[in-house]
Amino acid sequence: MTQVVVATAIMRNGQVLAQQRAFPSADAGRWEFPGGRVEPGESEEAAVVRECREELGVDVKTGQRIGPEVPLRNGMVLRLYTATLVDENAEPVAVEHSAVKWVGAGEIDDVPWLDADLAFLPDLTEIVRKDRRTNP
Ligand SMILES: Nc1nc2c([nH]c(=O)n2[C@H]2C[C@H](O)[C@@H](COP(=O)(O)OP(=O)(O)OP(=O)(O)O)O2)c(=O)[nH]1
Repeated sequence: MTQVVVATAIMRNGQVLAQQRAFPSADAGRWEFPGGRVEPGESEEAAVVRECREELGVDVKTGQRIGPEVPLRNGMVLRLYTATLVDENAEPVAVEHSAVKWVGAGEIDDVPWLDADLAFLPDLTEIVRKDRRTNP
């Protein structure tokens, strides 16, 4: 079976959360979305919630899947889900990463994302723009 890696676009007030990888060295310093491998028997939405708790110490509510399915090495595929914070005043912290930051729609293209994440940026930018209009 194909191994799915979930990535999470946590949105708040027209911004999306990015986190900076600390390892491996080839990826250190690049930015990605919180997430990781879906475990056997686990739903993709449950994996999103688990990974956000582990990596950021926050509870999220998953939304829709956006953008394409991106092939990764070793036959894995990457899928992006939107999410919101259950407690919108909770501040995500970098537990395993170097840093986290909130990125506005106009800044998304300037972030040095991992290569695979570039395929999500057009759909993501559009949805973050809409979020800014509904949650200014
Ligand atoms: N979480 C995440 N992984 C990504 C993104 N883009 C991307 O290419 N990846 C790749 C990096 C890794 O090869 C793979 C999964 O990464 P991971 O290290 O977060 O997964 P994991 O926690 O389940 O891994 P592990 O601790 O079991 O080693 O997906 C992204 O935006 N978020």
